[in-house]
Amino acid sequence: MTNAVVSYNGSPAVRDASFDVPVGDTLAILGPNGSGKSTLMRAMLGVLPLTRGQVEVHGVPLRRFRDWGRIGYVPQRLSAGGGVPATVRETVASGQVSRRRRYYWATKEDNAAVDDAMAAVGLADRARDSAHELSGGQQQRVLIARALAGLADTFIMDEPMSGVDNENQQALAGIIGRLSENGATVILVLHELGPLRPLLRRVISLSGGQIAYDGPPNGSAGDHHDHVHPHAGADPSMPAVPAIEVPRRA
Ligand SMILES: Nc1ncnc2c1ncn2[C@@H]1O[C@H](COP(=O)(O)OP(=O)(O)OP(=O)(O)O)[C@@H](O)[C@H]1O
Repeated sequence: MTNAVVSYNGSPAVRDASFDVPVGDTLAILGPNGSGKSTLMRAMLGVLPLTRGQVEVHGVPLRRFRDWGRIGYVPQRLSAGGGVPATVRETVASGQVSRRRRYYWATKEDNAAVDDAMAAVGLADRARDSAHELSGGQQQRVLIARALAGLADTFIMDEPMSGVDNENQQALAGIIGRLSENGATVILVLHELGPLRPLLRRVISLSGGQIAYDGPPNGSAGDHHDHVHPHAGADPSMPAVPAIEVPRRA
């Protein structure tokens, strides 16, 4: 992103933001309410137009980027989905739809990839449950699995810890840590670093729509409680060995 300005009704919410995210980086975009985090994230995803500046995704100008299967966007909750009840498995499998050729049934490999993705986030035993009845943290795990099933290598997560209980925070932090260890590019939008702090090599702090800090997490703001240790392996439902395979691309 280079010199990006994003405005609502002529008033800028992101001002002159420039940063690069190298492949394999794990970073947080941090800032208080209204500082422009969501606006920045939506501009990166091409949902909001830029008033000025440029966005490139994996080296391709946004408007020419087509490989959206690489990008796993993980919102805080599953959307209501028009009232169609979907199981965990169906939701995870939906991550493959854009990759599959139309009118073809899922192959054995497709089904195995869905199983692997559910196992990777510790939800294999919930395959037949309704995804909407899961807790917020579990829904995010479903959404991470959906992105994995679609062979995403880049994960953009919106406040993954907000409204998530302690146990699920640990599970989520463990999964995010594994994505990171396995070469994924991970961008987290956060209010505060909290339990994700040990996973981060870099923090971009926003203030009033401007990048106020871009560097290692040491000494940056928003760094309150560090009481969850994602590598402690405290969640017995999580497999002990890293089971997340992130596709590598040239
Ligand atoms: N749809 C909109 N129309 C007009 N102004 C908006 C809109 N969305 C956000 N804004 C304004 O843009 C600024 C940045 O908002 P943004 O939602 O990006 O901040 P944020 O850091 O993500 O905050 P939060 O943590 O509350 O989500 C704020 O002043 C906000 O009021």
